[in-house]
Amino acid sequence: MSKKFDYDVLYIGAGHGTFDGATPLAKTGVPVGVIESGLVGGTCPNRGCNAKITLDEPVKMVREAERLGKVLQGNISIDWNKNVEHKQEIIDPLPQGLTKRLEDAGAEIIKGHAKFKDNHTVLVGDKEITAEKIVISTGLRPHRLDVAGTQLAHDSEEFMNLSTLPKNLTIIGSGYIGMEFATMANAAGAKVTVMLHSDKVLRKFYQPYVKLVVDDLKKRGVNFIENANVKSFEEVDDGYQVNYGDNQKLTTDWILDATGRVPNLDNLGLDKVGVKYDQTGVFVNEYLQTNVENIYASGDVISNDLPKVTPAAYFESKYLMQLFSGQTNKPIEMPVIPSVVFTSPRIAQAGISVEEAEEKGYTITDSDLANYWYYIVDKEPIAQSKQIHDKDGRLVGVTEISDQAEDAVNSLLPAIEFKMDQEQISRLVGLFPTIGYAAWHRA
Ligand SMILES: Cc1cc2nc3c(=O)[nH]c(=O)nc-3n(C[C@H](O)[C@H](O)[C@H](O)COP(=O)(O)OP(=O)(O)OC[C@H]3O[C@@H](n4cnc5c(N)ncnc54)[C@H](O)[C@@H]3O)c2cc1C
Ligand SMILES: NC(=O)c1ccc[n+]([C@@H]2O[C@H](COP(=O)([O-])OP(=O)(O)OC[C@H]3O[C@@H](n4cnc5c(N)ncnc54)[C@H](O)[C@@H]3O)[C@@H](O)[C@H]2O)c1
Repeated sequence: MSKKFDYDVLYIGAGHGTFDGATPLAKTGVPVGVIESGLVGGTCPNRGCNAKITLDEPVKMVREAERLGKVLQGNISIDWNKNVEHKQEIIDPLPQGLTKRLEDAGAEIIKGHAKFKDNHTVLVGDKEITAEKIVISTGLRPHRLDVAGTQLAHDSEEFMNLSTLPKNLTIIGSGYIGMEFATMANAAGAKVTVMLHSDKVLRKFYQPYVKLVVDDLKKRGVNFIENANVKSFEEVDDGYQVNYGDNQKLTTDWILDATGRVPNLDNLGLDKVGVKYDQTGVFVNEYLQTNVENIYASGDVISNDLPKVTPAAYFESKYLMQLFSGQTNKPIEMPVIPSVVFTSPRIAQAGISVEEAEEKGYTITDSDLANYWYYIVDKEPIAQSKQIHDKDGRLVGVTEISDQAEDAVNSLLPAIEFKMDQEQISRLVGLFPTIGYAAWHRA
């Protein structure tokens, strides 16, 4: 143990950017401290992935029941209140479980808001905590529109805690959260309007597939307003009014501001210690080290082009554990980070995008999966994929739209990450009949 400091490594934030690495690091006997101002586990378990996917599960089931209507008898619908209760039952134990894992490993958790005093000292209230190395892992928080009445809108966490689903819901933004939540609310019976900043939905995904999702939601009654230019929100007799465009108005019961997420760097004292950052996050080098030698960053708070998703935060915190415990002295080598939007159907992608493949002249193989074995079983009407191969026949990218796109892409990841050739791929014999096998069969 270093005698000069309270801890060898002090993490600020207890999300995936911290605990996946801090836990095994503490297990090796290294003195580790973790400061957390909210719930241990951070965004993903408490108000992100786990909470969202629990609410989405019945949506997936309703869609499947709709397709197998001839087989499954009776009307299936979502009881929103029960859905939220079920979600809460699932996520409530998570912070305690994660706290136990960290503490059992030997880490100490300090509750409160952290602020740098100097590059080795962090203040939590009046308490001074010192460490040899400090990791900034403070994640993101919802961006709020800078318009009059912005306080009348809500964020994704508030939506997921609604015990009664609003009859009429307006969502500002058509990124991940806008589209996933529009899908859930529509399936549970709300009248949903999505207001777009421009004319593009899910700009990071393959646009012809995005159009299929949007067209399907339109058929299901979701209203999309392009180039909305939201100007203000106000309270009116029968709810809330969104003022937009050229003196246009829309009355609604509830407004979800889903216009992105911004780094949690307020009141952290970064200027005091000279750590460089901007509105996109903290700047780091290839060792996840900031410009101040003993201060590192991990997870969503880093300024980079990676998708802001849990697996990236997980990988970074694991890397820092290896670096701090001497298991590596090499720069971080990020693997292929896949992404998926949990609409219904989903769009999932990994590796080279279709656009990049077109530019580089790679081979793009198109499959209409709606008529493909296994997708026929549950009658998926919207199911397509594009697999991308380089000139040596190696799989370098995949994009899929289907209700099981996330599992199809997951099963192809090893081929993309390890640049397998056709001979190696041909030796991978999957379980049959499964969605993964169906994906491999085309690889
Ligand atoms: C609605 C929603 C759905 C999502 N769905 C998915 C999904 O399906 N799949 C996926 O991979 N990703 C998803 N994500 C993204 C995922 O949640 C994040 O990528 C992940 O949580 C990042 O982990 P992190 O540790 O970097 O940050 P966080 O989990 O945000 O943790 C940061 C922690 O730092 C704490 N903190 C901040 N400032 C301070 C301070 N000064 N002092 C002390 N503590 C502080 C915060 O309280 C927080 O607990 C979703 C996000 C949202 C919002
Ligand atoms: N499935 C997943 O992995 C998943 C799910 C949810 C969230 N997340 C993470 O959370 C982050 C935040 O999600 P998000 O959906 O809030 O962000 P996003 O960046 O995906 O989308 C923000 C949307 O808001 C729009 N917008 C911005 N300013 C606007 C304005 N003034 N008026 C109208 N629209 C405006 C943008 O055009 C965009 O459509 C994502 O980047 C993602 O990393 C991931």
